[in-house]
This record gives sequence, C-alpha cells and structure tokens, in this order.
Amino acid sequence: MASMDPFIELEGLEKVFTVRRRAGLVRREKREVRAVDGISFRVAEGEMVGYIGPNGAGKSTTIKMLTGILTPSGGRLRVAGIDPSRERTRLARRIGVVFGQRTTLWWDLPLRDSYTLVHRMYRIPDARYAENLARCVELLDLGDLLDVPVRQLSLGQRMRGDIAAALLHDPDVLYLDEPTIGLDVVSKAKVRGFLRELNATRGTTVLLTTHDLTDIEQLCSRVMVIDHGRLMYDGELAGLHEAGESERLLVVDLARESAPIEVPGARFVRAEGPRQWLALPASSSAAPVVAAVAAAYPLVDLSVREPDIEAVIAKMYGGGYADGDGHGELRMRPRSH
Ligand SMILES: Nc1ncnc2c1ncn2[C@@H]1O[C@H](COP(=O)(O)OP(=O)(O)OP(=O)(O)O)[C@@H](O)[C@H]1O
Repeated sequence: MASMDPFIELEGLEKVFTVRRRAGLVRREKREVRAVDGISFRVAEGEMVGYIGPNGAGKSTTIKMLTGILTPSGGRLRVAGIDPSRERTRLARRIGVVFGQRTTLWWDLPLRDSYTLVHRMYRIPDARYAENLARCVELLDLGDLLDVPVRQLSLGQRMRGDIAAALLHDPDVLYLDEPTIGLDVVSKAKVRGFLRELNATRGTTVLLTTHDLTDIEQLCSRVMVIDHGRLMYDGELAGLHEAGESERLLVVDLARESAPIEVPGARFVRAEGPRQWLALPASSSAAPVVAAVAAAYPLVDLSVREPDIEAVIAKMYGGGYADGDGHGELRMRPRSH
C-alpha cells in the first residue's frame, strides 16, 4: 500500500451538466446544472468517511469523478496521487466500487465464475487471488453460494457477493454507494461487520454513501454532508446531530396502558394504548434511557428509530426536504440517471 497522505484530495471540484429542454414547439433551452459546485476535502489513508446528502445533492457525480467515469468541469482531484479521468485504468487497480442498486456480477453465471472473470480482468496473481477469495468467502459467508447463479441470490446475498468482487484485487480505496439499501437487519449487520474488519485489518480507505444513518454511526468517525453540490458539513456524526438538533424516537411497547413514561434524558411524545413514543437527542447514546425505561416500566418491546438524513439536513439549514415525521424508513425517489 502506498503511504500517500492525503489519499483522496479534492480542491474546488466542479461538474456542470448542460441540459437541453424543450421550451415551446421548436425552441430548445439550454440550462446548466451545477451538480458539484466547488467541493474541497481531503481523506487520509485508512479513514472511513460517510458521504451523505439528500437526493440529487451531487453524491453520485462526485463518486463518478473519483473513479474517472466523469471528467470534472473544474477544480483539482487526486486519488492515490492519480488524476482519475486521465489515468482511469491505472486507478482501477487501486479502487473498488460497489453500487447497492446495481450489480457488477454476471447475472446468469454462478458467483464463482464472476470471480474468475474478475481474476482475469485485473490479472490478479493466482496466490493473491486465492487468498483474497478465501478470506471474503469466510468473512462474508459465501461458501454455500459460490455455485448459485447470481440471479437466484437474495438481495443481501448478492450484495455480499458484490462486495467480495470489488475486493479481490486488493484495492486501497473502496467506494460504497448505498451498500445496505433494501437489506434485512441480519444482512446489514453482516455487511457492516465485514467493512469494519476490512478497515481495521487492511487499512482500506472507505468512502460510504448511504441514506441509513446507522451505517454512518457504526462505521464512520467522520461524515461529510453535501447539498446542492456544496459541502455543508465535515465532522463527527454527533456534531451533525447537534447542529441539526435532531432526535431519535424510542418506540416503547408496555405490557399495559400506563401514564406517560418519565425518565431522565427523554421527552414523552405521545401514547397509543400500551405503546408510547419518547424523543431523545440523537447526539447522545440511547442506552441509558433504554435502561431506565426497562428498570421502571413493564417493558414488552422497544425499538429505536433514527432521524433521517433529509430531516437532519432540513433542520440544519432550514430547508424543506422532509415530510412525514422525519423518522424511520426514507422515502427514496428513483434516480434520474
Ligand atoms: N448526466 C447528467 N446530465 C444532467 N444532469 C445530471 C446528470 N447526472 C446528474 N445530474 C444532475 O446533477 C445533480 C446531482 O446528481 P447526483 O446523481 O450526483 O445526486 P446524488 O446526490 O447522487 O443523488 P441520489 O441520492 O438521488 O443518487 C442532480 O440535479 C441530477 O439531476
């Protein structure tokens, strides 16, 4: 691994798209979309950073420039000392990319054959390939899946298969775009556990785009928020919650209907029969509140709902993205590209 510091470096990076649209019967209007509007940041080798923002904020466009798929309209960009759009092939050996909503695997082939193709494409030395494959198979629990055609895999299995495919050539940096989207709780935990292990033992630099704040909380010590193509926040997740004064919602199911729960650190929101809702600051841990409720009330079940990214950002900047109660599953709009 190269000892380059910083590993990813952006300086005033810009991407402007020109969109033509019909403005009458014959006339066409040209319009500029500043998808990335002057972003600067540095990521050191071995960092695991969250890259978040509302739909259309410019996240994918940034990732596409970082991988060399798109050429910047302005600014400066280096990944491992390489200018991605000029030396895309050389860079490809250093990076791995996983898109949650698309697979890079061959749909009709067993997983094993997809890996063989990756082996050849990247000309990975045999011993290294065998070692990496064995490691991924073990840690991502792929043993029983290697001979199954990709189209027969569940989403969670496919995602684990995709992550392995992106790592067989030992990349120094991994870009993950929504790696836990649509996964059940168990699969999410497996993917997160694997990424933590990868970062800890291999020092892989990870840039993670996600709509799930729990991904960030469990994986990243640093989070960057992008909105309208600009960097709005760069720091710890707790700081983001503080700035957005965001709250977690605790959904408490009691054995029977009771008076509003009163515990330190939480605020009663509402009750519906034996179910009650409490709010607590997202910047602090939920554990003491959970313990206090469990100690003093006949608890049957309890779940924590994280604030959505949209709600946090909307509060932070007084925008108007969020609808609903600002918690729980996000209402994702389909991608426009
Ligand atoms: N090829 C393109 N041509 C024109 N406009 C584009 C193109 N790609 C992206 N855009 C526009 O640039 C802006 C940023 O898009 P981008 O896909 O980077 O956002 P995003 O943060 O990844 O959003 P999402 O979470 O929905 O994927 C949007 O307004 C989008 O419509």
